[in-house]
Amino acid sequence: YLDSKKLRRFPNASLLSGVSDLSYILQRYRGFRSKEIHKAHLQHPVVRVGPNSLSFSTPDAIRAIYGHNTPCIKGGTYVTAAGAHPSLLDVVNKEEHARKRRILSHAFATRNLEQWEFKVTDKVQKLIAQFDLVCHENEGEAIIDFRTWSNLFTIEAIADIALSHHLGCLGQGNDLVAITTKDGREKTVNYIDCLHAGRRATSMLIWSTKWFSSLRFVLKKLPGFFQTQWRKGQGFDEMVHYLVQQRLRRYKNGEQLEDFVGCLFQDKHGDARNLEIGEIEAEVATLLDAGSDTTAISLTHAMYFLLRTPVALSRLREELRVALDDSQEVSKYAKVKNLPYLHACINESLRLLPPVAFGLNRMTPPEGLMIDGNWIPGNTLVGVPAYTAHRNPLFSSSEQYQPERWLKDNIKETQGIFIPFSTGARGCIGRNISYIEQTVLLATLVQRYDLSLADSGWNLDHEEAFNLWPGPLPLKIRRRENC
Ligand code: HEM
Repeated sequence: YLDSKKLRRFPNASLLSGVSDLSYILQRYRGFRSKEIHKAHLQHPVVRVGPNSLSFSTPDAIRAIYGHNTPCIKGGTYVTAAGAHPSLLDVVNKEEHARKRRILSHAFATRNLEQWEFKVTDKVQKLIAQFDLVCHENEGEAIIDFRTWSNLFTIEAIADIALSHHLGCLGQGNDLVAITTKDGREKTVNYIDCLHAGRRATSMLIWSTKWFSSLRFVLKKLPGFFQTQWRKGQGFDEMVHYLVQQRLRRYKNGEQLEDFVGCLFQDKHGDARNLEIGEIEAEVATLLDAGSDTTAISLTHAMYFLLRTPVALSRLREELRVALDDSQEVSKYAKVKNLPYLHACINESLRLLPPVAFGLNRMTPPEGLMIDGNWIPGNTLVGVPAYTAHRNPLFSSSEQYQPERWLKDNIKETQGIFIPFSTGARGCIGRNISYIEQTVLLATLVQRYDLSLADSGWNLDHEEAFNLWPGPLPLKIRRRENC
């Protein structure tokens, strides 16, 4: 009955939304939270998703909440998640964020990006070597799980781009990484499994921002699901610590390596930055997480939609046939970076199933803010789910996979509501790297193999933690003639 902010005027997304964050937690347990919230948005432009939390859906709301001049700051889950050393992704303070972003922006600057291409090419080569091998061992045609292989590809790529480290996962065909722990023990860590385990457990409880720390404290001590997941998750932190130590050793030995972490050690004049090791580890953890998981998801979705839409696949193949040279084993980025249909296919799957689908929460300024014609009091959590923004009526037949829509002249109208990488000052810094990985890999695979779903009626399962994780995607692959 206490509703000093008058949020009761907005309809609840579910029965409990007005009184408890439990509703958000229950939606997380059911698997695909953003889809449930979207159902509520089909009736209402603004819905209440928690006692102090509103979900918006319109282009005006995107501008007000995430735009370059927004007075909103990251709130809710970010504040709860940020430890002693928040990373670029979860830091809340605007000045602190600007300082961190300046440090990394040189490495991510568009003009420097193509210097990472050779690292991507190397990983594509390793992936196709494995695909060729399984085809060869299976009389020409093999079944592979593309979800797993695309993730092995992205973890290898980001470990090299960020730290000049060769994980060897593509060669092994699994995500095992050998490390030495702080106390000198040799062990192996499952990169993807450990990352997902930690994120899975945290994403189930973090919506209860008030109770999260106490719940975590208790559940870590009790044998059961949460304890197991968080223990596994620790493996990821141990791996990050080990990889940073390895990279630091090479830096101290005077090796000149071109990678992202180099920017954290010294500035462009070669002067040491002397950042605390905790801050370096936090940035590396974010790069190894955000820089691998999302791109693997996007690749899986792009492949899934292409194989379910044979007309799109043939049109893409024709575009590649004209643009590419058959003698190149791995497509050159210069040849694929401006291919309109290839980009349209990627963007269309990012639209339908954005890897980060939920409303990224922001806190309104203490004095309050006008959002989409509604006065919202200060310190209220607000967000726009990409899943809903991407189903705006400006996208006609929005549930259909239609890459052609991205080739039309009126595409500018929809630019403001296409937010897979978010937007504004807190938008994704790795977007262009991700496009390099995605365009080069997809072009190479479509050019080199005949690809089809192993089961033509296959439906991808999803689990939405922070990212929207797809389940397995079994594909039939066969080398194409002359490739
Ligand atoms: C398809 C691929 C990707 C998608 C869909 C994606 C999506 C996003 C989104 C939605 C955000 C905003 C997060 C928030 O506000 O909480 C973000 C931020 C970020 N992303 Fe990505 N991302 C992708 C690839 C990458 C890659 C490849 C990297 C690193 C190499 C990366 C690094 C980051 C970082 C460091 C931030 C925080 C930026 C800041 O706050 O200044 N991302 N990304």
